[in-house]
Amino acid sequence: MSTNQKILTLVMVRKANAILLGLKKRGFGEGKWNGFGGKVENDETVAEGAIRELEEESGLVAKCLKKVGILEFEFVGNPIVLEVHVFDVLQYEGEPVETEEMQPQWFPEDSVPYEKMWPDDILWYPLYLKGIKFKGYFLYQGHDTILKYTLTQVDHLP
Ligand SMILES: CNc1ncnc2c1ncn2[C@@H]1O[C@H](COP(=O)(O)OP(=O)(O)OP(=O)(O)O)[C@@H](O)[C@H]1O
Repeated sequence: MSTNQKILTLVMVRKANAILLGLKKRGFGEGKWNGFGGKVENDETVAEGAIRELEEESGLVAKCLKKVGILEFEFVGNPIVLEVHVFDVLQYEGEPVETEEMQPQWFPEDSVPYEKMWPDDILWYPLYLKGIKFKGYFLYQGHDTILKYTLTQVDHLP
């Protein structure tokens, strides 16, 4: 792993035609709706990091996770590459609670608040919602503009 690469998780929770998003109350992506997640620590696997962040940010305890995508993000003028591992939670325990970092809310799948989310989300959520695995790369200028991107369906993920 290059020292300029940061590994992050993004955990998606669904129930009958609804998706759980959290309004990020602080830090990176503040004010945006997103799945749950954050940086993977040195002493944990990516999946362990996903489970930990989901519980810290939503109160839910994931019992079964499946990796559904990998997204790479670069920001013009910043040498750090974010590698975001996206997981679908197939089984969980608990009810969503507001935490210091996130205010969770269920959204019907046909009214995802894309205008208040990262601009890449509207591009890959349709694949995710159809159950298609994906890989993507996005070059951002600031936090609102995607200068270029690639997005492909894949059969397998590492
Ligand atoms: C650029 N386009 C993007 N589109 C969609 N999602 C994005 C994203 N860029 C980052 N993300 C996600 O945003 C969270 C940040 O987490 P972030 O707050 O930095 O992590 P963590 O909780 O470890 O931080 P602190 O402990 O507060 O430092 C984390 O889920 C990460 O996957």
